[in-house]
Amino acid sequence: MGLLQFLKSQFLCHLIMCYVFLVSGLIVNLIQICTLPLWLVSKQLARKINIRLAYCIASQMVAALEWWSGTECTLYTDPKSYPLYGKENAVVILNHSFEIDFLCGWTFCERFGVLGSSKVLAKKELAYVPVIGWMWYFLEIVFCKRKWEEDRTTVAQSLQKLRDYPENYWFLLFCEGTRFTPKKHQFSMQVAESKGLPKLKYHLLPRTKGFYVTVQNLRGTAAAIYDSTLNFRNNEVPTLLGILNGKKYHADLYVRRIPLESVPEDEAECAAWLHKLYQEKDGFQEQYAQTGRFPGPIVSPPRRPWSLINWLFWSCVVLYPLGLLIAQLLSSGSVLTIAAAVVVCSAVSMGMRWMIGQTEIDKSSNYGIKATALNNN
Ligand SMILES: CCCCC/C=C\C/C=C\CCCCCCCC(=O)SCCNC(=O)CCNC(=O)[C@H](O)C(C)(C)COP(=O)(O)OP(=O)(O)OC[C@H]1O[C@@H](n2cnc3c(N)ncnc32)[C@H](O)[C@@H]1OP(=O)(O)O
Ligand SMILES: CCCCCCCCCCCCCCCCCC(=O)OC[C@@H](O)COP(=O)(O)O
Repeated sequence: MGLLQFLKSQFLCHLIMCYVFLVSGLIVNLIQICTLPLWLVSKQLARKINIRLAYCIASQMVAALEWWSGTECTLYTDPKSYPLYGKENAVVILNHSFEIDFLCGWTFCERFGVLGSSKVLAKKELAYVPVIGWMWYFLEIVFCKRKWEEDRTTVAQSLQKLRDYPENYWFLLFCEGTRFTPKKHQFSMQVAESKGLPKLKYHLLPRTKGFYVTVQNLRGTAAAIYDSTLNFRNNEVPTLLGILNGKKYHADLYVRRIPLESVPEDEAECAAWLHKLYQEKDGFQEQYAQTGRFPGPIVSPPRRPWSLINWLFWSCVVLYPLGLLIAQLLSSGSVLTIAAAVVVCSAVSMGMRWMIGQTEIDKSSNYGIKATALNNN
């Protein structure tokens, strides 16, 4: 292990990274609150400012993936579709099997210049996660309770608000609704069987209602569906803690651009269309398992320096006062103050560990497991 790799695995480094993320994130959240009055005066300007503020937070995690861990992201796609990426609104459909799939998604958003404005249909619980969840409120992220009786109106209303969004965005939908586990897969395939649908090997049965409502409400606003299938080389099991430890992964993403007009307008036909799409996605994963490749040519966008520059900027902003504080603390010689500082540090690191836990599949909800289908958590 080289010196740099050794440093990357040190808890102190992780503590510093988490401190930078948390403090800069809370500063950004505070600035976001200050933009509230602006929404009344100029909604579009407030949105544009919040896109940039969101970039300040999200791109720190992207920088950790791209620059700290050095993870490589390869894109398989049609070269004719490539020039359109980032230049239009799109609904992205992604498989939900990896703890850092959202982060790989963000990396591609960053490379195509839509990171600040990217959106998702997210479970409501994530709205309460400090920094990221609070930032999403100002980005007009669409939240759902995964209870259709309640979601049918709230999700449609939130989507309608995105129709006049001032910048291009990608709207991410994990149609499986929850992360893949063998147990959830087993239950989901029982549902597939009961509906007479073909079994899927690598995906859960997609939930079609969120997709239908998204397509209906973004018709005329989003130009295309980006059907995206993600996997990692050598059966890697990537985690956020792995990224913090500087572990390098190799992500492969296959994206097909499908014009939105080709999605049927009728609800039942739209559902059947999505089920067929997932059968095709399963085929792509099978091909990847057999050959280590997705179909089509590789057209990889390079990583950009902006996420790193943003990260260095915020590190300077928040580490300088911390340095002064530590120096003052040590020179004060007060055992009580030093003990209080240690308690605060421990509380913060436990809080950060809880946040990282939100990404861990071991801590995944019970959603999609039949016996608890009515009780998501
Ligand atoms: C590559 C580029 C990437 C670009 C990235 C761009 C942007 C990035 C932005 C942000 C990144 C951050 C990411 C954060 C991640 C957070 C993601 C989440 O939170 S995922 C969870 C929330 N989202 C969803 O659930 C979306 C999918 N779900 C739906 O669409 C649902 O329909 C719903 C709208 C949520 C409603 O759900 P509910 O459970 O109430 O109802 P349903 O009617 O859907 O469910 C019953 C229905 O499903 C059938 N079914 C299938 N399997 C099961 C099962 N295992 N158990 C029970 N039922 C199951 C069932 O038969 C019913 O079928 P039917 O509809 O025919 O009646
Ligand atoms: C600069 C780097 C510093 C690193 C510090 C790390 C900070 C921690 C960041 C916390 C990130 C919180 C974002 C949560 C995104 C989680 C996405 C996700 O995968 O959600 C799961 C849901 O889809 C489904 O839930 P389940 O039903 O599977 O349950």
